[in-house]
Amino acid sequence: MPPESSLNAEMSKKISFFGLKGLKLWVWVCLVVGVFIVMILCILSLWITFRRKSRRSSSKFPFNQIPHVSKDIRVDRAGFQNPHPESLYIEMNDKSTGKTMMSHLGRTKSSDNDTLSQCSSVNHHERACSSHSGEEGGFGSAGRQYGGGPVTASPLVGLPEISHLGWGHWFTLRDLELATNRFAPVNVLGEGGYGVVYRGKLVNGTEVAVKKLLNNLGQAEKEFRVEVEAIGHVRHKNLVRLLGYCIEGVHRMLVYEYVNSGNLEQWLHGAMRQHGNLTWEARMKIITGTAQALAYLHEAIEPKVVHRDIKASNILIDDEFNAKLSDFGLAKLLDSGESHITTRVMGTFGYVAPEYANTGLLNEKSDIYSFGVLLLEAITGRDPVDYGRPANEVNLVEWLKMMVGTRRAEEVVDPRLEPRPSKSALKRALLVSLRCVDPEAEKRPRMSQVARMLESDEHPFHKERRNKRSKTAGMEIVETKDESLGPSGSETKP
Ligand SMILES: Nc1ncnc2c1ncn2[C@@H]1O[C@H](COP(=O)(O)OP(=O)(O)OP(=O)(O)O)[C@@H](O)[C@H]1O
Repeated sequence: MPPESSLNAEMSKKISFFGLKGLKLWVWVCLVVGVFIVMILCILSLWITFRRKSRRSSSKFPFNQIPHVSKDIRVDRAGFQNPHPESLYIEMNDKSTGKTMMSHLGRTKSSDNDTLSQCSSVNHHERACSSHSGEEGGFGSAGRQYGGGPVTASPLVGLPEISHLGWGHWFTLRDLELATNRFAPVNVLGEGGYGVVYRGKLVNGTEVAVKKLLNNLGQAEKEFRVEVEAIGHVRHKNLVRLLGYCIEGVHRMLVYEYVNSGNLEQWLHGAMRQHGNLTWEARMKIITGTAQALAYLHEAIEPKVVHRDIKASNILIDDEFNAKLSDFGLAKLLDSGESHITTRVMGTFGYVAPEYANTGLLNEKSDIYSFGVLLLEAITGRDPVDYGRPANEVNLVEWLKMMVGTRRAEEVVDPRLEPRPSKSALKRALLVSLRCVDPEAEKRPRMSQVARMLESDEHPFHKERRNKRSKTAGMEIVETKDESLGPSGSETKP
């Protein structure tokens, strides 16, 4: 018999298997091959699904798991060169004219009716934001009163890549090179301790400020994390908004909303003075906005955020003289009631609270001290420390105490201020600032109290019960029992 016909005969034999009787051998072979193929396909599809899932979850790392990429961050100075100087962003450098600026100077637009947008903290990593008009639990009036401004259209609309941190926007280096014209020197807004800040425009037309962090022994990485943790998830009309970030190779960048009218330091002592003097109303609007931002950071979110570097150059100003607190690179996140002892005191000379400078004890009271110095700076137009002045005037706080103590309070007002503030407005501002710079940290008021005192049109203490009077160094101190002023509630009468 030829081999083919013997094979055919074999294949046609009927075989019983697994209780199935009478199936020919070739049918069995087909069945086995079919089952085998189906199994392979199932395994393959399971593997593909698993890979997709694990890729998705690994890209959603929380903040504390931002990948540790090399700490050796070198700044690509070559990227700073602009190969096409003729193609600079003309519209970006088109600063508001002096005339436009001046027209805003006296404005005191009230923000009282703003819809409040409150970001309540869920935990360290998730701060949920919601828009509301009144009620919310947890932090009482501070949260409501000092909540954020109206929710506006997202500046990120029309951009391709969403954040891998579950917040903000993950920009590529290319996006930011395009936005800043390859980090052109003409777009440099300024240089701080941790990096260079560039002005830029995203593809969707949103103006941004891009902070390119420098490599200073891992500090860039640290600053990057701290800023992202401190303000990545929070929203307040007086906090500069962090829109996103770029982590690419050795590059670390932070992308903020662009704030278009410089900072308080430039208005009081620097380049913005050419646009005119800030009026008293503009100064108080900026200061009150800063107080509201701090009240929010200290009292409305959990963990609270201690900024640690409150100073005039970190108060950005928009064209309506709204303050936008910025630069959270030194910020510290603390649980409520928690203080922190640090061995390295950070901050800026002249603004640092004495107990923090002397012992390293850090809590929100150190921000309140720095805020007091800032307020004195706005009232007097003087630097916190100015070696160009006579010895007894070098330190602003000491000089001011001396002036108030010798009943010369009205002489401390910035001589460039025209018109001068009313007596009661000056008195209120001086009183608030002196309470904030109280050498005893626990006597300083809370930021929500400070904001309320600055906001009130009437003298804040008229309605208070006065029960004790004493005279100190030419100033009449009236101690009060007003709970809202805290245990140290006291009025200073210049
Ligand atoms: N979002 C922004 N919009 C507009 N300008 C900004 C923005 N962020 C920062 N700037 C400007 O960039 C410059 C550098 O800011 P940065 O916060 O890095 O440093 P600094 O506050 O000047 O110094 P330091 O490192 O001592 O805090 C400042 O002039 C600041 O006004």
